[in-house]
Amino acid sequence: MSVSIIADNVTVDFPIYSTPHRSLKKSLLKIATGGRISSDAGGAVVVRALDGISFELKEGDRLGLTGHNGSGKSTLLRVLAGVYEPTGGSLSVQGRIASLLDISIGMDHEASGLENIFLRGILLGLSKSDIQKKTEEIINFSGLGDFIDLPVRTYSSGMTMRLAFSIATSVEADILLMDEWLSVGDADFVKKAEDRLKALVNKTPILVMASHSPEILKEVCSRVMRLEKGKICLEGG
Ligand SMILES: Nc1ncnc2c1ncn2[C@@H]1O[C@H](COP(=O)(O)OP(=O)(O)OP(=O)(O)O)[C@@H](O)[C@H]1O
Repeated sequence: MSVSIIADNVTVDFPIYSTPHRSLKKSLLKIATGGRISSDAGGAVVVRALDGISFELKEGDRLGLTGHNGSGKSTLLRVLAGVYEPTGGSLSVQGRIASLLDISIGMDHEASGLENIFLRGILLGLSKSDIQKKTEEIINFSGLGDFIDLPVRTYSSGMTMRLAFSIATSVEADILLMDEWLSVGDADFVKKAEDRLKALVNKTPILVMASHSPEILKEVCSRVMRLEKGKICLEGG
């Protein structure tokens, strides 16, 4: 089966409970960023984070998402990752997804680095034998040495990110989702992480990446979509 994403009129509404709509309304006029705030039939406040998004991606496509804070980039990535269901429209995703969104979520800080490789591996959909095959390479890449047997709570934040990055980028997939180009660790690690990420991106058939950097979008993406208040406001190659 070929790898593809077809989004047809995808809409995502977040109902916000226990918010006084009346008092909100007055301040809304001043809002320059974020999704559109309205109310549903019952009068509850609703944020429309995505509003009728349609596009198609096939093998070889590298889509960059850009737009102001709150324009809907992360929501779109999360919909593609299956974290959110569209509340309107339809989405068809063919292919295995690797999500580099929130790479350290799910890390157990009481467990050792090694145990976390297994835990995260399982969460990323790998089998036990797949994880075993990758473990040594992940440990070597992370550069954590003997720390790999200590609990993650004893790591510095940079060490934790090294481990999370090494695990997340060890997964091969058909579709790669990224919220900003990942850059982690100290100067030495940043360089080798950059090379690893580029290699992963190059071998993955479809990339969808959000970024605020025009330089990165130009370098990495073949197509850029600008979002504004949850809608596509500009598209270009
Ligand atoms: N869980 C949520 N509950 C309610 N509203 C949400 C939720 N997540 C996002 N939103 C709203 O959806 C809109 C789009 O948010 P989103 O995080 O997708 O923007 P973004 O383009 O990724 O922004 P940024 O550049 O700041 O990361 C915003 O108005 C935000 O307030």
